[in-house]
Amino acid sequence: MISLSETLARIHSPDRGLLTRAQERLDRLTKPQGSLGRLEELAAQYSMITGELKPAAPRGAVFTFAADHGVAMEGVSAYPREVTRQMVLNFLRGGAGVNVLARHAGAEVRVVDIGVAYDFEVAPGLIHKKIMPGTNNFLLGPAMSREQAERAVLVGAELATEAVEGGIGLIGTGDMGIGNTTASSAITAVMTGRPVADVTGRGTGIDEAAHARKVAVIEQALARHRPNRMDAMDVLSKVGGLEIAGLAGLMLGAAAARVPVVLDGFIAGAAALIAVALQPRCREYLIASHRSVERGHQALLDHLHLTPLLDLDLRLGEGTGACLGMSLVVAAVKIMTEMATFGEAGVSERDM
Ligand SMILES: O=C(O)c1ccc[n+]([C@@H]2O[C@H](COP(=O)([O-])O)[C@@H](O)[C@H]2O)c1
Ligand SMILES: Cc1cc2nc[nH]c2cc1C
Repeated sequence: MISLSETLARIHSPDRGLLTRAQERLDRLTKPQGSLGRLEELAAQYSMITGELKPAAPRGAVFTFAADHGVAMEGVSAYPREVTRQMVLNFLRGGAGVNVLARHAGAEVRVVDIGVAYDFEVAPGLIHKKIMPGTNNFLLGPAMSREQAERAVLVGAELATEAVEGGIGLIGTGDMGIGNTTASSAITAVMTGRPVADVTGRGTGIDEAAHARKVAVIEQALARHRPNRMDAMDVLSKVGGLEIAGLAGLMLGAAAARVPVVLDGFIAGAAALIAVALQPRCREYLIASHRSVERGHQALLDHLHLTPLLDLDLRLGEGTGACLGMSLVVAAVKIMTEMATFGEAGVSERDM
């Protein structure tokens, strides 16, 4: 098992010269220059990350990390905590939104129990990596210990490494955890320095009174624990979540293996804030699939200097937006490798 510091050290800045070389190839294809817009940008980013100018279309996997949250006891979600485990079973049966969109995108779904408050006995297909049965209520004490947070990050990093060794060339992030928008807002407030009320939304659809409670719970927790924004592991352990930790590790492991990561929505974004704080070079491996409805998502995307591909008013999570983003990445790679050049097709190039 490799350590976190080794994983961080293995992440290198991709060679930006490859962006230019990929763009030169894209400019020779039978289209007015730049006319495929962000698909061209995506294709060039894929080349830069992987180091390949004629890449094969990658096999994709979306990792849906599931965990429970002690803070859900404070009435900050519209749904009860048992939905986390019920949805895990739904993922395993193939009936959830993420399963449908993953099939549509030609990607696999890998479901990881990193901290659900339930012992899954017979659950074929489930990856058992439980660190603890849900975090502690962070209104009262830290969500988890620093050691537990680090272990959860390593779980994600190892899953990414194994996936790449098994032939996966594109990784998507997914999450399931009742209460996890509360943890994500807390992380976003600390890491971006924005007021809690500006980065806290309605999650699964809470009413105004519950929203006011959610903001107050986060404000009290931050005042009590004083997480240090210069120490991402401190923030993650005090007000984070196990799935958020696993996702941060997944991003780091993928970056270390030179594989792009397609981020889902707000929870993935909070995990990206942690991953990028741990290793800033990780940012160049991230692709934001969509802009979530969740308040605070834009602020964290701005902080990360990421522009989402889609804006579809999604707020489901699970990896649904990531699947749509992954299908766009595969489309971009196919454009770069399957389209004819002006020379091959005998089409006249521009006059001036
Ligand atoms: O991905 C998003 O942007 C997103 C926005 C709002 C809610 N969610 C999902 O809804 C759950 C968390 O909502 P809540 O209200 O329980 O904090 C969790 O399972 C997330 O996957 C996801
Ligand atoms: C049904 C349901 C499905 C979800 N998927 C992700 N978060 C969710 C929350 C609920 C409530």
